[in-house]
Amino acid sequence: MADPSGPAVVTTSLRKTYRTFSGRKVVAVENLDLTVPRGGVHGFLGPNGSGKTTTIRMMLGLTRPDSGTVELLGQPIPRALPAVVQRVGAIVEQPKFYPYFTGRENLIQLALAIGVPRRRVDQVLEQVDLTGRARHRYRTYSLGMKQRLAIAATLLKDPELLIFDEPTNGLDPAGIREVRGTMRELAGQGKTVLVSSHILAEVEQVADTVSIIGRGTVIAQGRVDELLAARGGASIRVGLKMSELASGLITLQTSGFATRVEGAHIVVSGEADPSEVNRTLARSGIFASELTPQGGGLEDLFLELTAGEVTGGNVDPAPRPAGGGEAR
Ligand SMILES: Nc1ncnc2c1ncn2[C@@H]1O[C@H](COP(=O)(O)OP(=O)(O)OP(=O)(O)O)[C@@H](O)[C@H]1O
Repeated sequence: MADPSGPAVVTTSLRKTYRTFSGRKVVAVENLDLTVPRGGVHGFLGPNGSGKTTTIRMMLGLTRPDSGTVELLGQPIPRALPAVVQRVGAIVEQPKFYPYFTGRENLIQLALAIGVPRRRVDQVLEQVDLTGRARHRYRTYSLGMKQRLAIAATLLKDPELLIFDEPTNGLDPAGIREVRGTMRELAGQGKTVLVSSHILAEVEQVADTVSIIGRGTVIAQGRVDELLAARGGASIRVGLKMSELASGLITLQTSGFATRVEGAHIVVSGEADPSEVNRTLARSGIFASELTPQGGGLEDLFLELTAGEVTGGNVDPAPRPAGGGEAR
């Protein structure tokens, strides 16, 4: 019997490659060791193409890994899938609902199809805060409401573990807030919510723990507060005239600041004092047009850990000039 307080998901040395039509081998996931604790919201984060969907598909037994293992709720996948499937709800692709049925009618159809009592429908509508619109046609729903209905559908079986692949993709800020609120509520009800996203800053606000992947492998994992605390202070964005960017960079580096270039800006990280940065530049006759302290969130952490080597999606680091990066 699996330990009920053990991790919700564990993957060990997971690897998956694809062959493209031209015969090229694409390594989608490599050496992926992931641990998702039981309870709370876990953000599975990484830029587009970093291997999140492939990993989730392997977790759910939809794709077979080339090597490595997956355990869901302490059970090996795919072997124990028939036993575990009742305890897991997932949104991997956008579910199809009938546009001219109400949200409630759609869920009743689904409940009948999967053998769940009809009374569950009103309960799950309540859980995602859709009771007030339950008798309106699906086609009149906002994208946020459509996504919450999709979440409600996954709740019909009352699963312990919910896996959502990019659930806020394409939503406006209001929809994102709604879905975020729903995820927090589900975690509050004792469920484990694993949510993937390429927008690190967005999930940072809702997740208790995260794993950050780049090029198919985990590069950081743990509690959000601990990861951010371990990272040290926030960074400072320095705006300079394009013609002074190179000399500004050399000036800051030779004065011992940890720097990287992002587009037309220099980012000074670590515990730097903005007035000290300003003074250092001014001493060399360089005057900053902008000195902006930055939050020092997960996105910055990602950029630091990968030092601009991983690109894609929302995380789009500019290339570093030779020797211009900060030590890890
Ligand atoms: N069926 C496939 N055939 C070939 N290559 C694939 C296939 N599925 C995914 N890939 C490649 O594997 C890598 C990882 O893709 P995956 O979709 O898992 O990443 P992701 O992090 O979920 O990105 P996104 O958010 O863009 O979906 C990418 O380089 C992608 O092009």
